[in-house]
Amino acid sequence: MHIGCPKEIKPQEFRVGLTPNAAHEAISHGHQVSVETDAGLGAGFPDDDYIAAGAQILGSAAEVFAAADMIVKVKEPQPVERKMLREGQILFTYLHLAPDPDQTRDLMESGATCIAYETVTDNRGGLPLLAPMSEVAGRLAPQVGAWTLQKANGGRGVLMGGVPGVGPARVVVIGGGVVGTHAARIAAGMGADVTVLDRYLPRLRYLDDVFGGTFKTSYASAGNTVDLAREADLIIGAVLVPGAAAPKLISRAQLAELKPGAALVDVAIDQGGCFETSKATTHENPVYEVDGIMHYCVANMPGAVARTSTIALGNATMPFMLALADKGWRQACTDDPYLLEGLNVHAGRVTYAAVGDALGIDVLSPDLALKG
Ligand SMILES: NC(=O)C1=CN([C@@H]2O[C@H](COP(=O)(O)OP(=O)(O)OC[C@H]3O[C@@H](n4cnc5c(N)ncnc54)[C@H](O)[C@@H]3O)[C@@H](O)[C@H]2O)C=CC1
Ligand SMILES: CC(=O)C(=O)O
Ligand SMILES: [Mg+2]
Repeated sequence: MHIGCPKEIKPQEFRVGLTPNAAHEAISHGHQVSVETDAGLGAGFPDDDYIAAGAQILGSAAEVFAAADMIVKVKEPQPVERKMLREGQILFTYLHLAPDPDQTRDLMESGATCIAYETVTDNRGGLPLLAPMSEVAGRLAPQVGAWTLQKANGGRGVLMGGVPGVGPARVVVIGGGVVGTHAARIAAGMGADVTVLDRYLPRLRYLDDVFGGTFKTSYASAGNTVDLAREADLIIGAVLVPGAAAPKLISRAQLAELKPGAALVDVAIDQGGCFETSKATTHENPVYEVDGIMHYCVANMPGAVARTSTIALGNATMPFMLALADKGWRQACTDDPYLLEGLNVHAGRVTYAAVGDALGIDVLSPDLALKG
C-alpha cells in the first residue's frame, strides 16, 4: 500500500502523523511511504530522517494526497485537505465529528473511508488511540490553568501550591478518566487542593484506592458539581461520552456563582466542550473571558509539546496503521472489531451511531459497511 503523511496545517499544530520509526516499519512490511517536505520538522524529525527510513519526500500536500492509498494524520482534515480526499482512499486520524457538521458533510462527499483515532477501542473498554493524547492534555491542563490564573492573564492571581500561611488553589476536575486522572495528579503535585468528579462509581472507587491520599473524589451530580465549582479557583473539564457531543455541565447563568477570575480549562472542547460558554481557541490566542471567568479551550493541546506527543501517538497508532496497510481496511476491521469501532464515515455514509445521533444523519451500520 502507498501510505501518505502530509504536514499538519491547523494553526500552531506541530505534531506529525508518522514518525520516521513508523515509516521504517511500514517500509519493512513492503509498503511505500510518502511524506510532505518538513512535515516532521516541528516535532524534531527533519526530512533526512524519513529519507534514511526509506520514505520519499514530496513537495506538497496535493502530491501526497494524490499518491497515497491511505493518509495518516494527526488532526481532523481542514477544508482544503478534505477537497483532496477521494473515493476509496483511507483516512486515519482524529476526526471529532459529533460537533462538526461541515467536516462530516465534506467527508461524506469525498467518498473516502475515514477511521477516527478517538473511537477505536480495546478489550478493556479503553480508547487506545485517544489515551496517549489524553495523558498529554491531562498533564498540560494544570500547567495552562496555573498560567491562566495569573493576574496578567486575566485570572484571580492565585498560586497553585499557595505558600506557608496561605492555602493552595482549589482545583475541581470534572471527569475522572485518562485526562482527569493525569490532570489531578499534576495539579496535586503542584500543591493544589484537588477534587475529581465522575458519574461512574467504579471509576471513583479505583481513583480512591490508588490516589486516595493525593486527591479527593466526589460523585458528579449536578448539585455537587455546582457546589464544588463555586469554591474552585480552577475547573478542568475532562468528561467524555465516546464519539458524542460533550454534555454541558456548567451553564452561562452559573458563571455568576463562580469566583471572579476563576479559570475554566475545557479539555473536552474537541467534542464541543462541557461548559456552555466554551468555544474552541488556538495556541496563538488561547484564553478569553465571559462574565469575569477566564476560559482556556484549545482543541489541540498536545500540539504544544509536539515532540512528546508525536512519539506517544506514533507508539499507539503504529500497530493499527500496519494492520490497515498490510490487510486493507476491510480485512483489518473484520479481524479486529475494536478497530472497526473507529470507522466513522465510509463511501458517503456515516457509520458511527453517536455521530449520526448528534448531527441527525442516518447511520449505516459498520457491519454493513464492511460487507458493502
Ligand atoms: N483538547 C485537547 O487537546 C484534547 C482533548 N481530549 C478530550 O478530552 C476528553 C476526555 O478524554 P478522556 O479522559 O480520554 O476520556 P475517558 O473516557 O478516559 O474519561 C471520560 C470520563 O468522563 C466521565 N463522564 C462522562 N460523562 C460525565 C458527566 N456527565 N459528569 C462527570 N463525568 C462524566 C466518564 O465516566 C469517564 O470516566 C475527550 O473529549 C477527549 O477527546 C483529549 C486529548 C486532547
Ligand atoms: C485528541 C485530540 O484531539 C488531539 O490530540 O488534538
Ligand atoms: Mg483535539
